Amino acid sequence: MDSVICLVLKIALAVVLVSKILQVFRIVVWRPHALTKSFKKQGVTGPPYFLLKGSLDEVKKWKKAAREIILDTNSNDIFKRVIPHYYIWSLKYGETFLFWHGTQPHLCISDPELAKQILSNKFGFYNKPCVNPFLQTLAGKGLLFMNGLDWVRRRRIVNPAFSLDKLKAMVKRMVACSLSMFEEWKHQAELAENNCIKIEINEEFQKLTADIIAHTAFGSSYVHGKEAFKAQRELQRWCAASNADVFIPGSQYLPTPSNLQIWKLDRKVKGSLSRIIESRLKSKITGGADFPYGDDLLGVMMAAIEPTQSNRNFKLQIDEILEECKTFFFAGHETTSNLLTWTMLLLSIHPEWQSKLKEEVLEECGMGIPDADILAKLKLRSYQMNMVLLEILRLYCPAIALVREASEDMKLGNLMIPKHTRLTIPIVKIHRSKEYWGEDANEFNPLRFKGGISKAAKHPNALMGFSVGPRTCIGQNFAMLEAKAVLALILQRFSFSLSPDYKHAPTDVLTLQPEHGLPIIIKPLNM
Ligand code: HEM
Repeated sequence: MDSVICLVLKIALAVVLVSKILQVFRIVVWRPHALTKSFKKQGVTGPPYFLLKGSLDEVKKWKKAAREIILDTNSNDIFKRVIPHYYIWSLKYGETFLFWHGTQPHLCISDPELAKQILSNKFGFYNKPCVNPFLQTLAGKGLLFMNGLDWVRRRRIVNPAFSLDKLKAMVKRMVACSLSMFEEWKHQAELAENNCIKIEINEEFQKLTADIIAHTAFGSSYVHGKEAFKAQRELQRWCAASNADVFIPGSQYLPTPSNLQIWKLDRKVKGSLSRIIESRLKSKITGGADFPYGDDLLGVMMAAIEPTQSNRNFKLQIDEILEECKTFFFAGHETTSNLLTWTMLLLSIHPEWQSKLKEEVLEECGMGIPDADILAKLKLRSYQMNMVLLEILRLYCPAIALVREASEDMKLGNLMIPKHTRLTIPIVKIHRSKEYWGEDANEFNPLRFKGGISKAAKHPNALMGFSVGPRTCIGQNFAMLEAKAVLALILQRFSFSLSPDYKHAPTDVLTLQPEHGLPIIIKPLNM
């Protein structure tokens, strides 16, 4: 009897083993071969697939070479430097090409109409792909990476935090954080020899936007929020490095020096966030308030711990809230900081636009503190500040590319897309396509937006800085209000110009950043 059981077990084990080997063979050898053939028949080619590594060696080689290039300060033609592999492959294989991130097939789609069809699909046919665990540790298992009903539920819970009245209240916090930083700049300039100071503005904006998100997300508990975010920023360095390589499943559990650091920092982030949530739970306001845990971002999410009759299905667990906090910091602080950084660069290179915006701000609010209503006004299409920010979002978009995965075999335009193929939409490329933006696509020309976003290019959705469709950025109004508040306060108080030692080197570090920082000379206006 025993020997029969033993035989059955051996056979079962052999079956499992063989099926695993076949699965690996299918992913590593057969699928790349079959997909390459299927796309070739449809007229789509691309760089060759190399076992396990796919096209990653080429990507690394070209990225390394591109990093040596310092661009002319006046050039906005950054595509070749930021994602050189897309540039080289599109020259060689055409607009649509197939490449391999390890064993993962990616189809590059640069046509805004096809991109819109992918991003606007409401039936879950193009999902957010699974990200590697390092990126998930960093960005949290929140809204950004979810799909299906989980995403619907989460988005409904979080939406009220970005309603107009909540945003209005947040503007006060944004202004307070900014003023304390600008007072410090002014103080330093007063002490300096010719009342000018050189500031590494990218670092300053990163501090400022982290401060703002800590205040707006956590209200009075912002000190602990800042602690959590500081650890999360450190985590980003480690996770970005791990994300650039081929991911070997299971490697995240090995006690390598880098994993040990990641685990330690993640514990720190979670510890600080848990302490904030616990203290909020204790300080709950009883008596039927809509947001018994406060009306900041955290409070709105915590209200969903105890759903009311009408929102029974939208209950959140504490650990889900914690992950969502990580997501908001990741998605919301560096993106806005980069938008502000690149704005300072272009307003320094184009002093005529700096003067126009200064005039506009002084006309609308004088030296007074800009409030939400004034800032909302600056959003109107004819307002120059709005046009400038949209033009920066086009030329120096913090988000470099968007990725989706076909959950079924799909027809897209003339192409048949096999299930599990990833579709990569290179925003950097689409935003400077002469076909859609005209011959001056690489020039800084805010006036192209004077008729509104949909009329600025030949395709109404050619501007994809906040994405399009149902998964468009939930924080876009927050980000634009923040950028306008910070910019208005700077223009009221300072004039600025580019430091001669600036090296123009935009680079892809999950978001678009100046590789060597952005040194800016700041001078208070009344000096
Ligand atoms: C200039 C600043 C910003 C830019 C350029 C930006 C860009 C984007 C883009 C392109 C997406 C779509 C990503 C994708 O589909 O793969 C996105 C999604 C998202 N953004 Fe932003 N973002 C900015 C600011 C913010 C802020 C301030 C917050 C929060 C406070 C935020 C929170 C999010 C979240 C949670 C998502 C996921 C939404 C969903 O999938 O439902 N973002 N953002």
